[in-house]
Amino acid sequence: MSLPLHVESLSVRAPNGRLLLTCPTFSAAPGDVIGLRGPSGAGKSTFLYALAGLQSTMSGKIDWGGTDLAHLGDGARARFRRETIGMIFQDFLLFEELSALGNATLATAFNGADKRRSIRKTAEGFLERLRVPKDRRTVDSFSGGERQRTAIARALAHDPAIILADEPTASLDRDTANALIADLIDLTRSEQKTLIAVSHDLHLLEQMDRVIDIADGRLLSEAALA
Ligand SMILES: Nc1ncnc2c1ncn2[C@@H]1O[C@H](COP(=O)(O)OP(=O)(O)OP(=O)(O)O)[C@@H](O)[C@H]1O
Repeated sequence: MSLPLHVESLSVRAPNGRLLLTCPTFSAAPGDVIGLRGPSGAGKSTFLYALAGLQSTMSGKIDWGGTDLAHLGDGARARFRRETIGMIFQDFLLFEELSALGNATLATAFNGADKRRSIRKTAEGFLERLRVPKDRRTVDSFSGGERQRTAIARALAHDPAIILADEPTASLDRDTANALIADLIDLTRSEQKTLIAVSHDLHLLEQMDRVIDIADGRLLSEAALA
């Protein structure tokens, strides 16, 4: 599945009414790898959460291949997210009492037998490639980087068309980070997915098709990497 993105007249507000982000227009085509960067507090995570349909107070249009997330009810948004979005966010939200494989295959709970098999196979592939410990330990004893890699395998296991990532390389050593960047880009290009990643990692940003700066709650024009 390939889903072009078109955002129009987007405003995101905090529950107290404060305007957090505006975006007059933004588009991404399937196969695009896009970086977002900007100073702390600029609105990068706010934008990613909006693209995932995780902002409750927003107006405008967030159209992924004909589905406008800004105008869907909570249940339909959750279903869309479950089926089509892989989120690699800073708060990994792992289940402490499960193993790496248990966490990475959580999506099997929502799917039938065929899809369950492919989720398990994909999860095992990513856990292996990302060198996550293979023992049956529960993740509460994992290091920060091991937890992050487990969360990445989980985000990708259900083969999402859209990958949204917030500092995906933040707790990884350089080699693991580079391998992850290469995997994400290959996967996105070869399967016509869309990757949008917030990052300060120059190695990651250099390999994106486009890098967008966000400042003071606004998307600025495409940046040239300094
Ligand atoms: N629910 C909320 N209520 C009030 N303010 C909020 C809320 N969520 C975010 N903000 C504010 O919106 C601004 C943008 O936050 P956001 O998390 O998007 O920044 P960011 O660019 O991702 O920053 P960082 O790089 O530090 O993660 C910040 O000033 C933040 O305090």
